[in-house]
Amino acid sequence: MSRKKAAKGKAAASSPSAGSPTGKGTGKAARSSPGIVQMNGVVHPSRPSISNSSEFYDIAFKVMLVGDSGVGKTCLLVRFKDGAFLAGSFISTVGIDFRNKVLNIDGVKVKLQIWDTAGQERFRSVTHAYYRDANALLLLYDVTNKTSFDNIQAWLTEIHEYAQQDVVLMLLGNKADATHDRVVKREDGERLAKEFGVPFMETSARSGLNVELAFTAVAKELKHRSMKEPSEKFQLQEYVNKEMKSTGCCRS
Ligand SMILES: Nc1nc2c(ncn2[C@@H]2O[C@H](COP(=O)(O)OP(=O)(O)OP(=O)(O)O)[C@@H](O)[C@H]2O)c(=O)[nH]1
Ligand SMILES: [Mg+2]
Repeated sequence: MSRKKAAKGKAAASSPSAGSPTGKGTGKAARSSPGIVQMNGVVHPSRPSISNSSEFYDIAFKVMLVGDSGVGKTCLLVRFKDGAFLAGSFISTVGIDFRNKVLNIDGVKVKLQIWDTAGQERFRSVTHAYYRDANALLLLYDVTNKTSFDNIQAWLTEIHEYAQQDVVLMLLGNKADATHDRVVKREDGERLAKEFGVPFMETSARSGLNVELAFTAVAKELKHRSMKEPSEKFQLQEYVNKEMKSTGCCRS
């Protein structure tokens, strides 16, 4: 397997086709993508990556964070990428942005290009155009905000309309640390996820609970699919349950 170098920051941004509505976004995501993700997760061999980064990767995928404004998408990404929590006043994302991270999944370097979308309604048309290139979607609600939970069904409808049919999807109930403000029980999240047949877990960008696990689980699923390893059928929810139990850390 040839090993590619991970493009870094905004220069690596892959956008929907030129002239798409997303070109009107922040302008951060409108460039083409040398050596980056193909829809099946295979890196295009004929286009060398341009990078200052020393991180190499074997396969790359696009992951998109979606959900209502304020559920913690940006904080989740910052926690995963930098291991820090963005405390202080809430700065709502404008348009769409991305960060890259390379994970070692069973000896394979898997690069995730993670798109952080704006949850605000007025940016919806901007984000719609990005769905079709996404290999995985992390759909978040906020356990302290019932409306964000009630809106999950509408988000799923949107996802079915705009995303690839085989997109890897996971539901995350974020802010699990906020015990006193919690209004959505873990069981409610589990029930909804079961109803729609999507894997589920609770996370906390503040404490770091399950953040690494959420992205690793998605990366594992994508890697298994792209490497066509039917003999070792990977079950995302089973993996998540097992990992949560083995660390004993993650039930609130
Ligand atoms: N207690 C707690 N607060 C969180 C957590 N994650 C995010 N927050 C807070 O929730 C607010 C919104 O977080 P963001 O990550 O900016 O929300 P967002 O989903 O990116 O919002 P948009 O960009 O508008 O779509 C901020 O004030 C964060 O500090 C968490 O896990 N626990
Ligand atoms: Mg944001």
